[in-house]
Amino acid sequence: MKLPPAGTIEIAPSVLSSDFANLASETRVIDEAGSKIVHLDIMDGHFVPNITFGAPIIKWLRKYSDLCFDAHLMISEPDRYAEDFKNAGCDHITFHIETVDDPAGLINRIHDMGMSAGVCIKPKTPVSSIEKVAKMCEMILVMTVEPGFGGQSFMDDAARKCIDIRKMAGPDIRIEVDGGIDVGTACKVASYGADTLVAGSAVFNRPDRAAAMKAILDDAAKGLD
Ligand SMILES: O=C(CO)[C@@H](O)[C@H](O)COP(=O)(O)O
Ligand SMILES: [Co+2]
Repeated sequence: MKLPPAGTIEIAPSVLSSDFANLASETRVIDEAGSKIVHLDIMDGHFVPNITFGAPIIKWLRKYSDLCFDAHLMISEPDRYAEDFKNAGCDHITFHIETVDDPAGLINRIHDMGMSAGVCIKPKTPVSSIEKVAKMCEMILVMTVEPGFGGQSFMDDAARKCIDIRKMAGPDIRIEVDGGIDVGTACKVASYGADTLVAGSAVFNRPDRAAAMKAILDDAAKGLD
């Protein structure tokens, strides 16, 4: 499934905190609970100090799920691997602005392969770093923790960058936030202009994933009041 167009608040559960031995059923649970997106955290042990999974696992998962596959590439050479993630069935690829010399070129390649594209900034990376390419993207990802691990504490200063990004990008581009999103922080990020909420531990570390997802979305709605 393609990335939903901007204009709605969506939750994008990250399977990083799920049972990797049962990825298909973990993904089915969030699908049945109403999610349109599953967030896939790809880590290479080089750009970030952790290793997760790559294209072969995603290719298998694709056989079991029609959700929008939102690949968050935390890898040093996204250009080298983008086609592998396309062939594995990803719908959307986000790469880190810190990892590329020619972000516009990579966004064009991702589009040419038929996917939507996103750039991501780490907490200490300024908004100005994505100024030239923001409007080329379908979604901009703002890290609200240092990338590499689930379960970290939300950084409000990093989240507030969404305010400037929303002004820069306009209403038609999704702004995704990632790290420490739960009840209490979802309302904040929604008030800053984010509309796509990645949640890993807040969903998968709870026994009732559907209830956890609903609570986060209800909290986000409060941020729009
Ligand atoms: O990209 C990352 C971590 O680098 C994430 O997508 C995490 O999975 C978010 O985990 P929580 O903070 O929601 O537990
Ligand atoms: Co992520």
